Amino acid sequence: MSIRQTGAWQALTQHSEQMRDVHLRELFERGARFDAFSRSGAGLTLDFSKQRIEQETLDQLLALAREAKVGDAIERLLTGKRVNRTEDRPALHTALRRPKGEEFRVEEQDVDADVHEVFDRMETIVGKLNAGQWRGASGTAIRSVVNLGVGGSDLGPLMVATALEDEFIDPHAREVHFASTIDGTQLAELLPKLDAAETLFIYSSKSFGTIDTSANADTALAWLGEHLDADMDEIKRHHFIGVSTKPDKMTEWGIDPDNQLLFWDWVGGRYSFWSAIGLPIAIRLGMDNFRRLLAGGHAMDRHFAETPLEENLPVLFALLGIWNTNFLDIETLAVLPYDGRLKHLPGYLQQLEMESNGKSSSNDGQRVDVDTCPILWGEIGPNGQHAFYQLLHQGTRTVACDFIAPIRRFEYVDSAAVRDSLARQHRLALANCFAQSRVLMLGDAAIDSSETPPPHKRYAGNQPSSTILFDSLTPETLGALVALYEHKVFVQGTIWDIDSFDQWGVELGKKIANETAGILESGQGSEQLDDSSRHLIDAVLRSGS
Ligand SMILES: O=P(O)(O)OC[C@H]1O[C@](O)(CO)[C@@H](O)[C@@H]1O
Repeated sequence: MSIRQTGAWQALTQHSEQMRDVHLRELFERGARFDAFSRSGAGLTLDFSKQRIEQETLDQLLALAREAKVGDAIERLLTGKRVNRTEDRPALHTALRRPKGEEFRVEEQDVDADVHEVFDRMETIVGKLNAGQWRGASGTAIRSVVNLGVGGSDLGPLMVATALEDEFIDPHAREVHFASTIDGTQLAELLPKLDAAETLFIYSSKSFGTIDTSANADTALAWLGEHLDADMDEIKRHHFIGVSTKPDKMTEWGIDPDNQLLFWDWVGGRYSFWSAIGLPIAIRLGMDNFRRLLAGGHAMDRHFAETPLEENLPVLFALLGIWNTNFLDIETLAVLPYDGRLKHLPGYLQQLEMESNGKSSSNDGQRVDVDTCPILWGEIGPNGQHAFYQLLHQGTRTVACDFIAPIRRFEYVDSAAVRDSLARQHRLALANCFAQSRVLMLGDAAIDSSETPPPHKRYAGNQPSSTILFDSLTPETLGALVALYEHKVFVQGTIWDIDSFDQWGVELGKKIANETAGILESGQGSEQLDDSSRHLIDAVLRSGS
C-alpha cells in the first residue's frame, strides 16, 4: 500500500490545509515554542521551533513514522539486514563506528575483527607517513599526499579534513591534496607545485572502476614516470596506496598488496569516509582523532537506536523534512553553516541526500506517488547573505533552511590578542545566524515599527528553518552531525518507500559518456546520434583537438 493511502498521511494532508495559511509569526505569538520544539542528543541541539508546525503536526508526523514502521526499519539497518534491496545487501556504515571488541557478526562475517584489522593497518600507514618513514622510489621521504577519488571517495575526506584540521591537525601531518574531477583541472594546477620524489597518491575508489579516478591516476603516473628514474612497477609500489573493495583490481593495476586498504560492499560510497576511504582524514588529524570522529558517529547511532521516536533527533529531523516536502510543497533545502570550516558540508550533503533519496521508483517497483528528496544546496551562511539571501527574504519561493553553528570557537588560538578578536568575529557570525533565521521567520515584524514600508522594502517572512547548535566543532560533534543527516536520509527513504542505498540513476550517463568518448577518440560514429549531440561532437572533431 502506498504511504499516501495510510490514515496518517491523509490526516496530515487535512491538517496541512489549515497550517498552510498560518504564518510563523502567528505561531510564535501563540506562546513559547523552544521547549516543545527542540531536542538534544549526542552533543547536538536541534531547534525546530521555527518550522511551520504545531503540536498536532508533530503528533501526526510521529503517527506517520509509526505507520511506516520506522522503528523496525532502524533495527533492520543497524543489525545488518539487507536494506539495500536492489543490490541485495546490508548498508553497514554504522558498523565502522562501533567500538573495537564489541562482537558484531553479519552473515558469517566477523565485522568487528575485519573492520579493526583494517583500521590497525591504516594506523601503521599513517604512522609511517607522518614519521617521514615512507620513502619514494628515489629514497626521499614522502611529504605530500594526493587523494585521487570522486564522489564518496573524495567529498567526505575533503569535508572532514577541512573542517577539523584548523584545531585538530597532527603536528607531523603530511600535506594532503584532493583531485577528483575528470577534466584534470586539479592535477594540472597541483602537479607543477609538487616534487614527484616526495609525492604519494591514494587511489581511492570503492569500485576501482571509475573513469574519473583512473584518468587522474593515469596522469599522476605519467607525471611520476617523467620525473623519476625508476620503472613503472617501482613507481607504483612506492608512490601509490589503494583503498577499495576490489583487491584483485588494485593488484592488477599494480598496487602492492601491502599498500592496499580494503573495505566492503556493504559500505555505500557516500557513507565511506568512516572506512579506510578516510585515510586522508587520518593523515591530517592522526588516527586518534579519526577514532574520535567514529565515536561521535557511534554516539548518534546509539541515540538513533535507543531513543523513543518523539525524542529521536534523526527521526524528528526526517519528519520535518517530510512535512516541508510533502505537505507544504517546499521543493528545496538550503544548508547554511555559520563556520567557514564547514565550507564543504553543503557539497557533501548534496551527495548524501540527493544520491540517496533522489529516486522515483518505490521498493515494489512502482513509480512513487509522493515527492521525494528536495533539491539541496548551500554555502557558508555569512557569504550566502551577500549573495542569495535576497531570494530567501524577498523571492517568490519558499525555501527551507538548516542553520548550523558551534557556540564556541577559536579557544585554541595561541595569541591572546588574535584569539579575542577572532572570538568576537565568531560572535558576529552567531549574531548573523540567529538574526537571519529570525528575519526569515518573522519578516517585517522582526523590526518594531509603526510605519508600513514600501513594497520593495517588505519582508514576507514565514520561511521555515531548523538550527543545529553544538558546543564546539570537534571530531565527536562533526561525527554526530554527519550521522544525524545519514539517519535522517534513511528515515525519509523508509517513509517514501525507496532504496536509499543504491544509485542507479548515475549509470546510464556513465555508459553513454564511455560511448561518446569512443566516438571522440576514433572520430567514428557520431552520425547515429541525435542532431544536437552530433553537431557538438563534430565541432570538436573538426577542431582536430
Ligand atoms: O568510489 P568509486 O567506486 O570510484 O565511486 C565514486 C562515486 O561514484 C558513484 O558511484 C556515482 O557515480 C558514487 O556513488 C561514488 O561515491
